[in-house]
Amino acid sequence: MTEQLLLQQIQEIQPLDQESMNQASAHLDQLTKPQGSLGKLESLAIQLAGITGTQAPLLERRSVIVMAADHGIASEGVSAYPAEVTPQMLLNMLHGGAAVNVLARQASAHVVCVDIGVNADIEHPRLHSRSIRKGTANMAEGPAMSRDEAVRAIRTGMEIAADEVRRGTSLFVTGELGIGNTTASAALISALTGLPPARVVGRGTGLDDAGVHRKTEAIRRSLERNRCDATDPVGVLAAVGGLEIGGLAGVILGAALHQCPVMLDGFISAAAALLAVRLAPACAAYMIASHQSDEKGHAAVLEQLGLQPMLQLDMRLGEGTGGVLALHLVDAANRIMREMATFASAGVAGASGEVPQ
Ligand SMILES: O=C(O)c1ccc[n+]([C@@H]2O[C@H](COP(=O)([O-])O)[C@@H](O)[C@H]2O)c1
Ligand SMILES: Cc1cc2nc[nH]c2cc1C
Repeated sequence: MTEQLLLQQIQEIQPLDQESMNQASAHLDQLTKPQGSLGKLESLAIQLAGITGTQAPLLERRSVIVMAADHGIASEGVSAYPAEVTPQMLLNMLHGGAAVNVLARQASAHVVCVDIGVNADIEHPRLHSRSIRKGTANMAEGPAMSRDEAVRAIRTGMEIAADEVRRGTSLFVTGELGIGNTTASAALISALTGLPPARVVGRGTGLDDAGVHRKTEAIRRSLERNRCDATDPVGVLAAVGGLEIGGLAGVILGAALHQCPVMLDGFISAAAALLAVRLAPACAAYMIASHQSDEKGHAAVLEQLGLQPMLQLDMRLGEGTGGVLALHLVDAANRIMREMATFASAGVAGASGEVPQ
């Protein structure tokens, strides 16, 4: 698929079903509670109805797509951990031992691991081997990847989403793994929004102050070296992005094309979401922000996306952990829609003092 075809395809993302949203809203107002008192659970229930065209959709198969890739910029000392951790953690995840596996089991979610650009040869029967290249190049010295590779990363994510929909997935969670990817995410966000690097640079896996300074300088050099055009999101991804960021943007676009909600995890997922929105603004309506990561800059990106996080747990792990945790809130919203009594059925007086018939 060429870049032009891809861009055409994603313009077909549909707006939400307003009629279903009105119905969900009216139903919520009949339930035995003061109007609006369930707060964000109510807006979530309304959004889910608008996305799926169904009141309280079942959303039985939920998949967290973990895109894993390496980053050339890691050689600049921008992470608290060595690059070898990416393949090692990917194997851990394939064996079910990572935090996301534990939280996914608790939330009955399915973990899909994708090698979209890890700098190692990993074989495992459950691994989706879709490597585009073995990690990006060092973006401080030139573009992270070619334009063609950037398009292929996005397309790979869209294909994985389509495959998962065929397997019955009706809700997606974004997850990722990649030493150095908070640097690439910060650079991409800075290039797309014009926010200065210092506003979006954080400690990642746990850098000290000197490390944060090194990281900020590496981003400044990368942006200077690549001279990105904010109106060309694919160009920005190629220049200062990451393969997993492109892949996740593809998952988000694919989910929206198939009218599935997509639960965003932390900072890297937000960078991917920003990229997806710049490519096809209609996909924003399908996004749910699970949590606000402790990574500095996440709040600023969520604001740019117009999203309010459901949770704030001081988490900064990635993998899809925050996204999977917030699935319990999706289940809660759906149970409210299905199981709560109405003022009429329970014989409870409304604000007017009357019990509705
Ligand atoms: O999701 C987040 O908000 C988040 C914040 C900080 C770190 N991470 C994870 O940590 C890795 C990137 O951190 P770093 O310091 O190597 O750039 C990568 O594997 C991410 O999944 C994730
Ligand atoms: C151990 C470890 C686990 C991770 N999971 C996601 N990013 C990670 C980074 C590190 C270092």
